Amino acid sequence: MTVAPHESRVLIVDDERNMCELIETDLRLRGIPSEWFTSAQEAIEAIHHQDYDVVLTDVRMPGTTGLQLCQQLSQVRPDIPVIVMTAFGTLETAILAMRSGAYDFITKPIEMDLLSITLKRAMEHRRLTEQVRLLESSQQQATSFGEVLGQSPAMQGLYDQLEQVAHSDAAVLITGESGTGKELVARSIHASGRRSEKPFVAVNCAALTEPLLESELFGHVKGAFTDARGERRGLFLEADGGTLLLDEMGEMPMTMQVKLLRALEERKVRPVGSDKEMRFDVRVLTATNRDLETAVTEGRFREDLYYRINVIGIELPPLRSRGADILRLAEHFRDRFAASENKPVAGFAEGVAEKLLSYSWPGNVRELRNVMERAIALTRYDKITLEDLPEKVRNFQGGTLIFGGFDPAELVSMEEVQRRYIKHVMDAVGGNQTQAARILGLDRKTIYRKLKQDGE
Ligand SMILES: Nc1ncnc2c1ncn2[C@@H]1O[C@H](COP(=O)(O)OP(=O)(O)OP(=O)(O)O)[C@@H](O)[C@H]1O
Repeated sequence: MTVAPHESRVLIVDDERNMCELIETDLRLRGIPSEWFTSAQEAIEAIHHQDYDVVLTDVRMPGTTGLQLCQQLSQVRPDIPVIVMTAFGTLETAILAMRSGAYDFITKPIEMDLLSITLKRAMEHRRLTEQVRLLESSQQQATSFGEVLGQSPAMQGLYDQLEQVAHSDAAVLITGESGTGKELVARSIHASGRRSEKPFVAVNCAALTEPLLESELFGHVKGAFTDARGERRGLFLEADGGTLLLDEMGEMPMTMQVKLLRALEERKVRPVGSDKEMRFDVRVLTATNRDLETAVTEGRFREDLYYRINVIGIELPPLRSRGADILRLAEHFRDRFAASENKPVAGFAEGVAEKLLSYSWPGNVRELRNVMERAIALTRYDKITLEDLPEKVRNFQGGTLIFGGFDPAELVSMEEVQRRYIKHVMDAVGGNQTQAARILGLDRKTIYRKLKQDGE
């Protein structure tokens, strides 16, 4: 019964020695180490000296019963999930067990496959709870910078950096995946610095063609081009005294990059069609989700401009690496949307936090925000429930959305796996059926039929 110190370990409590041995042997074959005791008193004694990941206990035992053990453990070690073994057909006992603080129950005779799934789920639950607790206790520092929220170590480092750059006038290049909060960070830098009373202007460089972007940034005189009926000041002049955010900078055409570099070096713009240059006083922030360094190496982005805009670089971490921030942000958005929708929703039902923590959030904080907005709109209770989460979050399993969870009730048929995988591939290729057909090795008609069959 000796096991390595960090392995997940199960503590079995049953007054029938044979039963203990049977379960221990079966679990060992499945790679799950365990120890057993034939009385609750001995088990409690052992828990004082030893850490266990999950307790599996029988109900009816001489002396302290399984339910009493549940109650005692929920007082002294609420972090250890307890699974109670109840006799088949005794639903009342199962209910009592749950009320006594059990995490789950399983009926006798024990079905070993089901037991191992239940144990793994409890261990995963404990691991996640522990992760959240550790993260929370290690983060007693700043919880926000302006409107940028988060306490994870990744965000703490960022706040120190933001504090410093807010008080300077240096050009800052903000990078990070889409939805990580680049624009919000830019607004917060502006709001915390000496320019906060002056305008903050943002422009999306990917949304405009080159001539339009030029006149948007630098302005134009009347009649400068066909549609130029009046004069326009341009965003550099509109932001005068304040901050200009050039968003999606990686998409800026090369010829525009030359013009921008000149304007930044001379601190002057020449409106389209004019021969007069106008001086501006603007702090320039840029944001991109592209790797500009590679773009420079590949000749798609001017090196001189890159150094000009990247005096200070700030990289925003993806949400999936922010640990317990996921829950804090989820609570923040839940409360905000509950207030704006006037719905008295104030919590998360069992299992929701785990799903939020395990999902990979490819769309980062924006995706989390949208998920919470949708959940508030859908929920019929005073809590957000699992049903209020989108399928991709609910069914997410270690990088795939295809299978159900460990709960047998969530496991799905082969046909459903196929349907989900087709849908997953379709989502991944943005609905492009030709590309999906190539990946799946199916013709487009089959894809269409399979999705349609299931009401998609
Ligand atoms: N740390 C944060 N705290 C609170 N809200 C956040 C945080 N990060 C992002 N958000 C919110 O998430 C949404 C997306 O943020 P934002 O638009 O700034 O992302 P982005 O990185 O600029 O995205 P994109 O690259 O797609 O332009 C916004 O509603 C923003 O308010």
